[in-house]
Amino acid sequence: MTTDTTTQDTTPGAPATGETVLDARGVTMRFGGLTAVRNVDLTVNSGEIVGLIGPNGAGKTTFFNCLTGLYIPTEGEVRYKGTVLPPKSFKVTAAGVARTFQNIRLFANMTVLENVLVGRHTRTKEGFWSAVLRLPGFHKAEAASRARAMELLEFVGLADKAEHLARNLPYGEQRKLEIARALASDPGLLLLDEPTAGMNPQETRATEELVFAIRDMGIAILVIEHDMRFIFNLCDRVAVLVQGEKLVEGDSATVQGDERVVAAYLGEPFEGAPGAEEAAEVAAAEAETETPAVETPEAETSEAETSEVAADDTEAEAPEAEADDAETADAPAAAADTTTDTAPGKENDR
Ligand SMILES: Nc1ncnc2c1ncn2[C@@H]1O[C@H](COP(=O)(O)OP(=O)(O)OP(=O)(O)O)[C@@H](O)[C@H]1O
Repeated sequence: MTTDTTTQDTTPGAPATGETVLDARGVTMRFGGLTAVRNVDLTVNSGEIVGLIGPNGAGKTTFFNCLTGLYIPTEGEVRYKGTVLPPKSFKVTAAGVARTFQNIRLFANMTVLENVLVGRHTRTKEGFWSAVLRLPGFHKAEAASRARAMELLEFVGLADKAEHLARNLPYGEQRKLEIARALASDPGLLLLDEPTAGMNPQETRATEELVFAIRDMGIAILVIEHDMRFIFNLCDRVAVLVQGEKLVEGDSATVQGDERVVAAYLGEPFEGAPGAEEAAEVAAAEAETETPAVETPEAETSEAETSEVAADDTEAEAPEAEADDAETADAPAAAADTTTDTAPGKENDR
């Protein structure tokens, strides 16, 4: 079912893509009876920005959690630069994979600089006793860490707020700080979970620039985002998850042009939709139990109930239709319209 039309970015200025940095194979994650992610393969190569999109509840964050050791996948394997990642998040970070979270996770009562220094700990060799006894090695390492943290704050545009408490930063700057903290672990792969959520258009545009700059530093990027304009401007490749399965993968034009993607976003049925088989089985089983043979008063009652249920169903569908309208703005087709002016030259030509 998956259409894979993976392409290499040939835009001038983009670093050459090559080595496979992330190689996820057959990743499946079940929670009891719910399969949140089903048999997903995904690679990210050096020099690439790859997008992961899909409707709400499609399994994107669960997949991220499988990549970063927060969840141990029920099935499948995740490799970073050829080595299977350990099932512990701090070990995954130490291996070279850093991430940000959909819901910002900063130390609110620590300063901006201290937050970045925390992100640095996987790269400092000085041990516990060195820190407690304040040995000379500790001071040297601490000075180096602070210098690096300040460099990163400069990079994301927060150097002048180094001594502010994280909780006092506006929302958009907190997201930048999360990125600086993730970069402090010197990753080779950065996973961004909805980096522009809650941002205004200017902040979103600045984040786009920031992500390109991170890519240009030699860090491969995998990004989840609902803002389609952001995704299609930014990504060399986009994978679409629907009900836990990868439906399509390809460049922005391919994904925007795939009718199944639009249908999935709008909640419309389409041939071969993930979960369609199960839904058909459920519908058939329901139909079987719903066939009153004789018209008795009870049967009339159950008919009345049935029509009530049907009415309920119709009502239940109404808000969905409204939601569909609302979501249309985010849907790939709509995004295709908004990105038309930027698509030919792609804004990552730098
Ligand atoms: N820890 C968990 N236990 C049980 N079910 C879970 C758990 N985490 C996620 N799920 C379920 O897995 C499915 C996928 O959720 P997930 O958050 O990964 O989707 P998503 O694509 O990231 O959604 P969104 O775009 O809304 O953030 C959902 O049905 C969700 O309720």
